[in-house]
Amino acid sequence: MPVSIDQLGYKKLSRIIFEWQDADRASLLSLFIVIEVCLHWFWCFYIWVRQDTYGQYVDLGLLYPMWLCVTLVGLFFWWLVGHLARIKNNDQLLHYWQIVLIVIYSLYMAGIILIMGHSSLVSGVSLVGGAMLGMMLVRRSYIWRAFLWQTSLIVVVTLVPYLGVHLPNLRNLAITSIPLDTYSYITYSETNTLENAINAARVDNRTLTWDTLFQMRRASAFFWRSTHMYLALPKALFMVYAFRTMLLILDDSKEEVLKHANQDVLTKLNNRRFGLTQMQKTIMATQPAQDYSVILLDLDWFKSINDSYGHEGGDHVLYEVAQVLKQVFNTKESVSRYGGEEFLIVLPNTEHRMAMKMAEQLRESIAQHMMTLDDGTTFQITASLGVYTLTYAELLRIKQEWKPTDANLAKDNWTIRNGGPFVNLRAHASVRSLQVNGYDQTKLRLDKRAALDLSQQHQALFASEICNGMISIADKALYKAKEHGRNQVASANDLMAEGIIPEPRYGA
Ligand SMILES: Nc1nc2c(ncn2[C@@H]2O[C@H](COP(=O)(O)OP(=O)(O)OP(=O)(O)O)[C@@H](O)[C@H]2O)c(=O)[nH]1
Repeated sequence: MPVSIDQLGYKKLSRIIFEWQDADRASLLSLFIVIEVCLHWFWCFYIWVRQDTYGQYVDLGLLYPMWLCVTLVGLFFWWLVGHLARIKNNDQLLHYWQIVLIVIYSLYMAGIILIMGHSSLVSGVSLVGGAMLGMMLVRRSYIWRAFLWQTSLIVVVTLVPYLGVHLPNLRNLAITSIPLDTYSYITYSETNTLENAINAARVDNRTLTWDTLFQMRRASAFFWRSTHMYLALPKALFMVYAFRTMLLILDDSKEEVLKHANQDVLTKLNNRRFGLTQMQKTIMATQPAQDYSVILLDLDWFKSINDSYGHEGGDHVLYEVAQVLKQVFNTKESVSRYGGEEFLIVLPNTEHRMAMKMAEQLRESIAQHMMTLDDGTTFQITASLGVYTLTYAELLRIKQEWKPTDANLAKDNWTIRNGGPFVNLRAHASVRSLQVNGYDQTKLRLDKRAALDLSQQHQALFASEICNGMISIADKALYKAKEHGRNQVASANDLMAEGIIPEPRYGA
């Protein structure tokens, strides 16, 4: 399981780690623990070397057994690194060793926190960092339980001195009892030194200054704080790295989910839902003097393509047509697969003449495109298209005259992003009353929020209605194109002007 430095980018590293077997991941966790234990070992070593200076802050009598324990634990986890990697596919054995790893590490950390003197920094970082690391690398249910047990153990270890139980710690912290005294950072040795200093001052008839006392206290506090800082640093760094990795992975998967939710699997174009949503958004953003066009395209005699070349051949044709559509329009948002062999192209800010030209160009491109199947068979197909353009003036008129119909209110599911069923209910009631009574707010006791939701709902309902209406008109034109022999473009606007297809009615 080698990980080189150039694999430390979050994507590569996380992919590598998650592709590993469970045994290798548990082995990596063991390696992390070895690194942490080594840090504790070197700390003991450093204090031993500099005992002349630090001996006054540390209970050396306790340092040696602790050092021995740290060494044994380090050796155990070092052995475990190799052992876990060797277990490989033996799941039962792996679960057993995972539990051993977690239990020993939890007890070890609780012991270190106890002996180092219940520092909130070490215990906090250790708990959270250990849990985060563990959850990435071994069975999460084990880690969660271990986290709860370790938390309880640390709380017990922290509280028992207040109950009069003296637990060993390197700092020999002063025992206190709540609520009168607070837990003291001044060690016993410091307290003794203080007592001696006070007695000496009494004998010499001198005044003991506060400065002397503070200097003594500061020296000790600084030493212990920096100790905790260095011991907690590797885990703190890991925590930030892991958090960043998780967020980036989350961003990636969100993007992936959205892509799949919006994309048609076969053609890789936008799917119908996304196409309609985009159309609704863009139509509501139409600016004065901008016309809005839609093209509905349906492949001709597609059933016979399926009959001749099989369903797979038909699928291939749909994919190739999608490529032609992409080449002609070159914009991701405007083209979607509307149905089986039907495609929707939305053209905001496009006047009718231009839309007809684009539709004609598309028809030609499809007709000229040579379809090639996997077995080398080649053939050509054609498409029929219906084009409809809604002018801004028309859109404005419809908007002004539009009223939500009861049928539409019932059809709409009234999804309110942040509101619950109660808000929904009020919104419903108010829309109905809006039609009948106008904005009778006192009668309906609408609060501000419901009123806001209501107007958003109105907009969504209007957008949905106008889009469906436009597509339906384009579909009528498409039907006429089919009727007149296929492989042609029909203008819904022209057909309406000639009275061949009826004028649409919105919200009627
Ligand atoms: N291969 C394949 N066929 C599909 C897919 N979706 C729909 N179809 C087929 O498309 C055919 C559509 O046929 P029809 O609606 O009768 O129309 P057509 O044969 O294209 O004839 P016209 O539209 O009148 O020119 C049906 O046979 C469907 O089974 C798909 O995703 N893949």
